[in-house]
Amino acid sequence: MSDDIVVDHLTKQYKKLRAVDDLSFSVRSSRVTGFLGPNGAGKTTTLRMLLGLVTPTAGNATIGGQKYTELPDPIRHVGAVLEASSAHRGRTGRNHLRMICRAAGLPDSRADEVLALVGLTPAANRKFKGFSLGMKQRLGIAAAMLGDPRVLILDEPANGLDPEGIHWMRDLLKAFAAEGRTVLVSSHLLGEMQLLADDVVIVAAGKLIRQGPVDEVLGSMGAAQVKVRTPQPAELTTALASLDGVTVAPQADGSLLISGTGAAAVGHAAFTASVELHELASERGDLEQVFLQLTAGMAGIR
Ligand SMILES: Nc1ncnc2c1ncn2[C@@H]1O[C@H](COP(=O)(O)OP(=O)(O)OP(=O)(O)O)[C@@H](O)[C@H]1O
Repeated sequence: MSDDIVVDHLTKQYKKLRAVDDLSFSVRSSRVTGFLGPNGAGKTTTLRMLLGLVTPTAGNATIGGQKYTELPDPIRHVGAVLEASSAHRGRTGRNHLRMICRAAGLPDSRADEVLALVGLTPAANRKFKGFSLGMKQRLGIAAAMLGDPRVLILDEPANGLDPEGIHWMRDLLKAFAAEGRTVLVSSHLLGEMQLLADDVVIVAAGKLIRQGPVDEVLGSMGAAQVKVRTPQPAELTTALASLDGVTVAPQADGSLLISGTGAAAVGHAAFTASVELHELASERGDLEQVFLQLTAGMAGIR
């Protein structure tokens, strides 16, 4: 069975505000998909509709072809963390997870397994009231993992994590996708998303702005660049001048940064012009710049 997420013409109208506006996108399994948008873009509302917590005004959202509310065993199919987890202040992390296990018909031993998975074993017997924000995030992820789900949906999971915690989460989510699972994660940390996500879905003001593999989205905006080192920069610049839409920017370190074409075309132009190359590398563009270009004027509170 497919574990793809499909959002199909989803709309949510709150009185005068259209929080989500005819939004369609899909999320594939075996990949980490970043769900990006400025504040108030409708990300949380979309995730809440996907999880059956908010009723759409129009459209559908399905996971593996079924609505969340129709899944026969949701905790084993989908794990979700919508906000830093809350638990009873006086309850330990382990007991919090064991209570969820019992409600879901899972063995108690699963609580310790997921505590280990999120690195909380040393804090298993500590009370929730003493948890830091980062520990709460880890506990939320642990709870989402209890049913060993095929699909993981996380809203801003990096909030409150320190750099080591962010690194840990990146590895965890990548490993999860590498096992063939589906990972949808919303974030406004664009640098982090560039490192983590295979695909991105960019929304603003409730509407889809762009979706696709990160490299394609960067490439389509001319954000990808080629870095070259050559002892003959003038000759290479002349050779590249004949190519449409290509710009060459000399860098302070003596290299050339070329936009508007790929490494193969630059290598070919150099070869044809008998220009010696000492370095030829594709440089990924900057997701933050592309995001700002794509959502220009659409940010802000509505
Ligand atoms: N229950 C509600 N009633 C009225 N308006 C709402 C409700 N829930 C959300 N909204 C509004 O819908 C819009 C989208 O909110 P949402 O939380 O989905 O955005 P977001 O992309 O998750 O933003 P952020 O990154 O700031 O969390 C906002 O303007 C918000 O104020």
